Parts: sequence; structure tokens; C-alpha cells
Amino acid sequence: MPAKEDLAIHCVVEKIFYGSFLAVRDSNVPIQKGKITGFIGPSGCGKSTVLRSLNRMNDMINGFRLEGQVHFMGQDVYAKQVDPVIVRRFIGMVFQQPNPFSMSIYDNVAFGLRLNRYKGNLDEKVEYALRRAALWDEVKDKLKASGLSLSGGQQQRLCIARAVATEPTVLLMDEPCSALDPIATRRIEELMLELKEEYTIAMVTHNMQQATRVADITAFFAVDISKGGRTGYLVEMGETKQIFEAPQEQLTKEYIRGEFS
Ligand SMILES: Nc1ncnc2c1ncn2[C@@H]1O[C@H](COP(=O)(O)OP(=O)(O)OP(=O)(O)O)[C@@H](O)[C@H]1O
Repeated sequence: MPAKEDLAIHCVVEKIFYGSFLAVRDSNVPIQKGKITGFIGPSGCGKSTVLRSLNRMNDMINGFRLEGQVHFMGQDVYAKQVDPVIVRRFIGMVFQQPNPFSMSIYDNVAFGLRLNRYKGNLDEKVEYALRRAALWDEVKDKLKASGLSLSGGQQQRLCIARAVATEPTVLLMDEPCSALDPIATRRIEELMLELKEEYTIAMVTHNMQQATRVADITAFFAVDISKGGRTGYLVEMGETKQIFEAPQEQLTKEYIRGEFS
């Protein structure tokens, strides 16, 4: 277990429910500062559920209930007085499908800044965010064009620019490349490696090669069907190299060898 001061987020899931359905149990998921943590595991093991719990993205889902704690920089994210909008300002999110708003490239990036009543120079901030997302050179002459006019890979980088514009501390990425071709995927992976110099990243990926290319730390989840349900849980978590080359758990070994999916 890493030292407390090295953690950006400390997430201890006892149980997560959707209504009466127990989706995830017993998962202690520390997210280390300045690293990329990858969540891997078979479909339905709760990777997205846990990721989305980190910035209260699941709050909008009817019946969602977390038993456990999520601490961000030592603060309880689920404390009564905490505004989830503020949580998401510090823990940003990039989704599976690029989802630029139906507005100009510029306005997409400025959106969160305006929402937060940013008082500084908006043009400079938009340029900074687009540069951070490695998109500036491709769009600097068409900032007024619709975000939807960009290619899929560019749209995803626009979403990353939108997320980094408000300078979050952590970026959550839920299969950010799954809708992209291999070249656009590589571009996003390179970008993630650049971004981790400034941000802590946690990502869900279906692609084990991607986890080995990008993640410093890997968390492997599986589904427990022993009690007649389908409940996800964390099997093991560690340095990516250790998880892939010397996993501690038999289940991890079998998953990595492709013996189940
Ligand atoms: N909004 C929801 N309402 C009810 N059940 C849900 C909801 N979202 C997810 N679930 C259930 O919770 C469990 C975990 O789902 P989750 O999407 O977190 O898994 P995952 O590991 O990310 O899966 P995948 O790899 O297929 O995306 C699944 O059984 C799923 O059906």
C-alpha cells in the first residue's frame, strides 16, 4: 500500500449498489499522484462503476449507492457539504465516445471556464488547453468551426482540452480510445504519457496492450458469481510490470493469459 501522501485519491469500496443489485464489493483502490492507473478486467466487473465513483459521476444514476469512502487529497468526496460540481472541477472526466458539445471548438474548451466564472484571459487559457491536448496546431486557424466537424481522434483530444482547461488535478478516462482507430489511439496514448507529468490519471481499458503501454499501475477486477449474483471486486493491484509478468493471483494469471474474457 503506497504512503498516504503519495495518493491523489484513496477509494475504499465496501459495496456499490444499483438499486438492490450489488455491483461491486471489497475494492481498495489507491490512485497514486502523478501516475497512470489502469483498470482492467472482464465485462461487468465494475471498472466503470468504480472509476465514475471517484468524482461522483454516478450520483446522477437512480438507485446508485456507495458504501465506503473516497478521499481526494485527504477530503471526503461524499461528505454532505461537498458540491459534486466542485469535485468534478478537480477530478475531470473523458468518456468512451468523444462527446464535444454542439458549439465551436473555442466554446467547447471555454465552456468549463465560463461555468466557473474564470476571470483571466480566456483566449490564452483556451490556447493553453488546446496545446496541452496536442490539438492547437490542427485547429488554431478554425477555432470558430464546430467541434463536431473534427475527426474522432481530434474530437477526443478536444474533450481532453475541455477537461484540462479548468486545470483539474486528476483526469478519469473511461476507455478513451475504444471508438478510435489505431493511429488516433496511439496519439491519445502519447498524450496521456505527456499529461501525467502534470496530472494524475486513472483509466479504464479493455485493451491489455494499452495497459502495458501506458499504465504505471494496474488494477485487475473480476466478477464473483459464487453467490448467484454478478458482483465485481478488485483481485489485485500493483505495478503494471508485476501484474503482467508476475501476478500474485491465479485469476489474474488466467485473465492475462487470455483464458477468460
Ligand atoms: N446504471 C446502471 N444501472 C444498473 N446497473 C448498472 C448500471 N451501470 C452498470 N450496471 C451494472 O453494474 C455492473 C458493473 O458495470 P460496469 O459498467 O461498471 O462494468 P465494466 O467492468 O465497466 O464493464 P464493461 O467492461 O462491459 O464496460 C454490471 O453488472 C452492470 O450491468
